[in-house]
Amino acid sequence: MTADNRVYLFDTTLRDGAQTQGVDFSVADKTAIAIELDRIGIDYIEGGWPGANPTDDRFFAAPPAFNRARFVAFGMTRRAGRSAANDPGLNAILSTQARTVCMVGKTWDFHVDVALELGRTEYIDMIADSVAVARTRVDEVMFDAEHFFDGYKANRDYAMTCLREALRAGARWLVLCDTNGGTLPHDIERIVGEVCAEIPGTSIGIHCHNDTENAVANSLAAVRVGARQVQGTINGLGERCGNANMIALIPSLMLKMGYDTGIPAENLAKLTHLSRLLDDRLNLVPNRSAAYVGSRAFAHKGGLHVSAVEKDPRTYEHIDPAVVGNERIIVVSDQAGRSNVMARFRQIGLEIDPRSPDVMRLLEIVKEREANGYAYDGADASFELLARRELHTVPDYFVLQSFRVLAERRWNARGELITLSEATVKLDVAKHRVMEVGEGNGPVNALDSALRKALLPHYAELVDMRLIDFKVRILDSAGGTAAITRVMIESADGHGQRWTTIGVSPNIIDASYNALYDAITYKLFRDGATPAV
Ligand SMILES: CC(=O)SCCNC(=O)CCNC(=O)[C@H](O)C(C)(C)COP(=O)(O)OP(=O)(O)OC[C@H]1O[C@@H](n2cnc3c(N)ncnc32)[C@H](O)[C@@H]1OP(=O)(O)O
Ligand SMILES: CC(=O)C(=O)O
Repeated sequence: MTADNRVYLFDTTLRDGAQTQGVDFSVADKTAIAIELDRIGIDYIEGGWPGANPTDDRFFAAPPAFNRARFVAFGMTRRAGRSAANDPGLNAILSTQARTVCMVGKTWDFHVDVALELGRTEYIDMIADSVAVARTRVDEVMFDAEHFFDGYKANRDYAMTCLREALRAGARWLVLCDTNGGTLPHDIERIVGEVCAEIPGTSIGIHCHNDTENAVANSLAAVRVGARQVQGTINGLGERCGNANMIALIPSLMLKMGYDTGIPAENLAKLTHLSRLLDDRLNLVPNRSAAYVGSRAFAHKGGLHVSAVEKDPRTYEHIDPAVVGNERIIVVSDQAGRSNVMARFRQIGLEIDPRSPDVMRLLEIVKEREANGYAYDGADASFELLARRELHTVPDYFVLQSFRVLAERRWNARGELITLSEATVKLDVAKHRVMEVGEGNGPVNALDSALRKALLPHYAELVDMRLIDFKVRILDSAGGTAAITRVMIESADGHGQRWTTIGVSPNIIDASYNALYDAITYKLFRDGATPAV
């Protein structure tokens, strides 16, 4: 029995999350993620499947020390034709430092017939004696009832008998799995409700897959009718379409439904970091639209929205973004009104009278430029420079006289085909005309390198600046190679700052230069560099 308001969180990022196509955790990844999960206050951390692969074996051989989480080993019931005590697979999961074991077993008769090709009664015996042996070797056994919902619909008696036998053999938790992820919330609610009523007092868990985009909704529905353990993964990683996303589940359980998840309220503010940490580890671009933690989750773009948010953020925000460690963003674009511009000014730290004609003028310029291919909602640094230039508060740090960029493909002396890029820039800085040549693996890289060579002797601030992302988009596809090009450049520096700038032109090199120019100017302005023109 568990306290009625307490929902236990079971994270399976390191096991079911590792079953995501394209995801391949190292031992170091597993360790770093497990430590963060423990820090935030997750109850159970499933580390993987001991005996299944060398990474999991190494991770289980030296797991991190947890402050409060219980470490869980995953595995399946014994193989047919072996005793549980002598099954090598079962032994592998029972012989680690993990004192909790989560054991998967089939509860859909169709699977027993087709996937296992075993007699149904024989398989029920396998569940019972696997759980019973595990119970003598570890502190806590959970039974993951694979395909429980499909099994319950197909053969209710068989699915329920599997549960009862696991319980009788000593399972502390019965976790109902929507393994194929095809069940909808109303069916989850009905079936979990019926199970809870039929075996009252049993600790029931829920494990949902996201094949109909309902894994979170299904998990919440199960909790509503009595499930008290929820399994999920960070960012919804997992086999096929993924598992229930812990990052959405946790705040929904705590803030919307009032459950105690064991996570201290102040730790909710670590969720955004946790979500991005996983993406960083996996070299994935964070989902900007992710609920609660995405960079767009509290971005306000429409003029009507911003006007109201400025009066009270609750008008268009379901929670305060800071509660989950996220932040509000006010976007300026062709969907904006005066309120967007004023709000951005405030964020930038620009004092301006809202009735000033400069505000409407800037808005008109933004709308005009967006009609010509600019997109300021993704290029905050270029917007800030545009605004400051209109208000005459940003200096010119250098003046470009000309640039020339060459791209050459040729055979070198060793008979290899190579492509080289070379850029020459001529610019005025510190009352001198400077000319520099840069080489690069592409024309923009060469241009960037020539600009830095010319500017570094005058602006030491640029030493730690680097380009981290470069995106090109053709805006008028009907024009083919003659179309307008939009270039977005993301830059970073050694202080952990990141900023995005934009350039638009019919010529891709020209558009890139414009974005580079803004990137360099923004860095110098932010660092308070003294103009050396
Ligand atoms: C729903 C889930 O997500 S469960 C977790 C799934 N995750 C994984 O499978 C990842 C880790 N798995 C592995 O590394 C491997 O599959 C291993 C090491 C576990 C097993 O590998 P192999 O021995 O080569 O078997 P293989 O994966 O080909 O097939 C699974 C075997 O287990 C049997 N099996 C499947 N589920 C169960 C079960 N719950 N209990 C007992 N046997 C089972 C299958 O019938 C099959 O038996 P067969 O080889 O006699 O046909
Ligand atoms: C156990 C599990 O991962 C599933 O049934 O989906």
